[in-house]
Amino acid sequence: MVTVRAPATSANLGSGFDVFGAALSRPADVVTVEKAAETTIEVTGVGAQYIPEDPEKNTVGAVVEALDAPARIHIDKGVRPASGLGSSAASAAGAAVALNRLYDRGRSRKELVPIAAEGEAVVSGVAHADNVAPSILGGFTVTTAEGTSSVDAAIPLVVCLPDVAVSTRDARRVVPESASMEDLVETVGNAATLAVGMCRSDPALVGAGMSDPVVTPERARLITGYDDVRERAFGAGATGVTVSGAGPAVIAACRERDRRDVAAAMLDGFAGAGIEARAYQTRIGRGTTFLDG
Ligand SMILES: Nc1ncnc2c1ncn2[C@@H]1O[C@H](COP(=O)(O)OP(=O)(O)O)[C@@H](O)[C@H]1O
Ligand SMILES: N[C@@H](CCOP(=O)(O)O)C(=O)O
Repeated sequence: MVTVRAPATSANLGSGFDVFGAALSRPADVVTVEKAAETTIEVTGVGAQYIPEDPEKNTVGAVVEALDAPARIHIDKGVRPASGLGSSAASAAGAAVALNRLYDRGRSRKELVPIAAEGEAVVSGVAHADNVAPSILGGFTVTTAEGTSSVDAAIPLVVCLPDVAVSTRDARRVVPESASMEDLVETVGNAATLAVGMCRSDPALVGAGMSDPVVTPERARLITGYDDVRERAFGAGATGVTVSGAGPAVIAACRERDRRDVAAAMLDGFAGAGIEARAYQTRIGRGTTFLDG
């Protein structure tokens, strides 16, 4: 039996649509796998009632197929589904790392990224790897068709998750099909600023690069209260605020000393819109870890 802790992640970070990702120190899924003749999946924890246990429909089923590793699988969800915090990816990432060890498949962590991404295709229609990469590797990740680069970064974060669901599949439908040269230049500048900020563990630079003029404004419209949450977070000291993944979670970068105030301000913003929310005071963290030695 192998048990792992697979972290939530935040993809895009504004300027890095389908490319940037960050592992969060909390929350996380816990995935346990045991060899079996046929694959069975049991799901418990946050939002378990909304998650299919049929291997054809659960993200971990595609991972089992890709690694040819049938197993009895238990997923204890700490990451709520349809959150924008890489919930479906956390389970797939955890399953990939755990099954690789259980069956001694010998794949490197980087080789497991595209395998876990197959699970994302099951739920969102696209095998985007910007969530599974940080959930497997940890840190800040840059994922392209050529592979993933990662760097550890010490950046305090707040993610505020309103009590509404947005499916990634639906939120991908509002992404514009094209962008102007002006928007391209702005996005490249922001993305480069953010990447330098990650390499220097500088919350001011990371925050300055956390916006984009193309995708985020469209996604923000799907999140009631977004503008107020953003404004209040900046008022409390956030250095940058954007939609986490496809939403509805909103993510803020900040300095350690401001994190508690930023979390309270974001909760106030959602409360002002009549929406209950939960704030996680978190930071960029490690990738999937083994819990059983
Ligand atoms: N292991 C899993 N964990 C979470 N969601 C899953 C899993 N397997 C399938 N799903 C489905 O994926 C959808 C949530 O994924 P998605 O919309 O990408 O949200 P998130 O941003 O939280 O990953 C839900 O419809 C859920 O039922
Ligand atoms: N790049 C994807 C990321 C989706 O992240 P999720 O946490 O909402 O699943 C996108 O923006 O569609």
